[in-house]
Amino acid sequence: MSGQADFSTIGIVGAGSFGAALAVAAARAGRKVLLWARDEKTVAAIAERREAPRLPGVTLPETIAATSSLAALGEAQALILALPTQHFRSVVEAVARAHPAGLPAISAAKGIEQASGCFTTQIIGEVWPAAIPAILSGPSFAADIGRGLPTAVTLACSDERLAQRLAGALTSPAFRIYHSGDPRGVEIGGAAKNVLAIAAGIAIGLKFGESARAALVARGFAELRRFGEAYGAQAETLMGLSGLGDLVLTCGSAQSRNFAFGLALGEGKSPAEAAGGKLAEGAFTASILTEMARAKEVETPIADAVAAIIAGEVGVREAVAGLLARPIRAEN
Ligand SMILES: NC(=O)C1=CN([C@@H]2O[C@H](COP(=O)(O)OP(=O)(O)OC[C@H]3O[C@@H](n4cnc5c(N)ncnc54)[C@H](O)[C@@H]3O)[C@@H](O)[C@H]2O)C=CC1
Ligand SMILES: O=C(CO)COP(=O)(O)O
Repeated sequence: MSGQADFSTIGIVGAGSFGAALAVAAARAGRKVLLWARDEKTVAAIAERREAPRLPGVTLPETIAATSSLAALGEAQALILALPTQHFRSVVEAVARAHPAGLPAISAAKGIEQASGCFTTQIIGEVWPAAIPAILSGPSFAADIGRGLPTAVTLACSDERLAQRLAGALTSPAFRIYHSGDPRGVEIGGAAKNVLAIAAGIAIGLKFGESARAALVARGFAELRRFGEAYGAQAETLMGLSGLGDLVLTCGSAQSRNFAFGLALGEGKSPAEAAGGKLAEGAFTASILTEMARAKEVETPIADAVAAIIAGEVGVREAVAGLLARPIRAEN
């Protein structure tokens, strides 16, 4: 299936901000790109204006063709799945029906499915057994990729040789893709950092200052590492781009939707107001991540506080007071 493929044609499922940015990156790497959008308006905007509505100001090269037909992705030698995690399963089920023979399928989503506790490569394995699951993650705002700013991410697959070939096919001078044989570690880094970025946003919204933000990054990373290791991640993966790297980016910038969501909570908005119609993946991952942490007796106090705030169980100030009242213990 992928043994001889040169990955000259890449299919991207999801034409939101990240799908569109990855389409541009793949086109810059010399690939022909088939970009699937679920609505015709997006397909028409790309065909007529060469612009994806969720990635304004970035011209999509002519080597990107938009389609609303999953069957039209048949020419692709690998797919990238750039979808919201909570809708990932239903879309991949439809992809699997259209392409029963399977392909390398690279998830670009950063979250854990609430209903099942599945990571996205597990979802691919369940609903599309003929596909080869892989994951792409790391510090990379869609807008930065679109503008051609230097960005580095990791592409992981349990067949690391395949990860290396896929990374090679998609890399271009400003979009550097490292490869890894630890997909679980890479996907845990991406999912967990979103929850922690909400906490950093809350601290800044409460005007706690930069020292508090740095403390949250460091103590948040300790949670991410404990959780990751309990769920099979390699420690060095979590120290890399899709763990520490993405945590630093997302906790440090209001360009992050997760951070911005937390900021609005810290400023006193309700969870519904704070979301503002934008996708903050951590808001959906927080509760399942803390449930999974408890199941393995892993302590995640920061993520617990985020989950409780989103569930409306505590106010932001009460949650922070709870964190500050925790007994001082050894750092590690
Ligand atoms: N935007 C960014 O800078 C980055 C995003 N990501 C990840 O990529 C994934 C997708 O995020 P974005 O493209 O940013 O989101 P977005 O909100 O810009 O777009 C989501 C896309 O998924 C599509 N979609 C397909 N089926 C859907 C369904 N049933 N319900 C809702 N939407 C459906 C929507 O039409 C839309 O095109 C997320 O997991 C996110 O964490 C990862 C790195 C960077
Ligand atoms: O994952 C991202 C950057 O690496 C994008 O972050 P947000 O989803 O918080 O905007």
